[in-house]
Amino acid sequence: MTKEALRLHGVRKVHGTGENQVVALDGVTLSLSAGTFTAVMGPSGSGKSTLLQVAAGLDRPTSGEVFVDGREMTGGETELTRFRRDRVGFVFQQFNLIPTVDVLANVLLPAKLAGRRPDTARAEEMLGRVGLGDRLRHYPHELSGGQQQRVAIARALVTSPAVLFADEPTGALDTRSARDVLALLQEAVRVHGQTLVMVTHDPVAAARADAVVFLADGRIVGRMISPTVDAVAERLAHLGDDLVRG
Ligand SMILES: Nc1ncnc2c1ncn2[C@@H]1O[C@H](COP(=O)(O)OP(=O)(O)OP(=O)(O)O)[C@@H](O)[C@H]1O
Repeated sequence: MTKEALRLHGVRKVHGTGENQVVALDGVTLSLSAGTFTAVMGPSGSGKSTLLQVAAGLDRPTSGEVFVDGREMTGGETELTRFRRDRVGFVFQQFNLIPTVDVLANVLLPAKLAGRRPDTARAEEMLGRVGLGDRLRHYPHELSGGQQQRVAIARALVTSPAVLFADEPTGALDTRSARDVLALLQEAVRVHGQTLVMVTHDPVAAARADAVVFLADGRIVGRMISPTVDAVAERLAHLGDDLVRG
């Protein structure tokens, strides 16, 4: 039996209060097996980023349950922070590296924040894996966007998270860097058994996943196994039709 890495059950997320309320997630139920690569797609404002933030414990659901690696994500802020540090990795579109410390220190940071002894050998190994073994002492501004994103991937993977979340990780990159970053993410899944959930607008990126989950108006409106670029683009183009048909 395959292990379940992520489960969302009836997750609702309402942003704002009163007249400004926006229902970003409207009852999302989802189960992902360990070692799989899932792409999340949908129109702008459909709730993709909110889904990732809530699943990763960066934000709390208004109602519903989130389980990572079989454990429910509950408790106060301290507990949630610990949960995130132990079980979840996150890669952002804008890399989010610390500009004032070097590459190696950036990758050592999660352990430091968690109060653990920094494992320099492991950090160096991860930076080697993303092809930056010779850039340990460089600062983020000395690297290209693609290289910075590779540091961010090394930082996210250094703690061996149960699930790696990536929110448009190639969105700020040129085509070639985007391809390199995608290849790395894919390798993390195929070679190292990582579970990956990635938001993307790009059918080419989504086609590298094992499955695509389509969101519209905060709901899952479709799922495609073994996606191809053409099939994903076609499905995206018709998402609006589904909504009209109900
Ligand atoms: N912090 C917030 N406060 C209020 N509303 C929010 C907040 N974050 C998101 N929303 C709203 O929730 C809905 C879903 O937003 P979300 O960012 O999850 O969509 P998305 O699919 O990731 O969009 P995009 O592709 O444009 O990034 C949108 O209507 C958005 O305006």
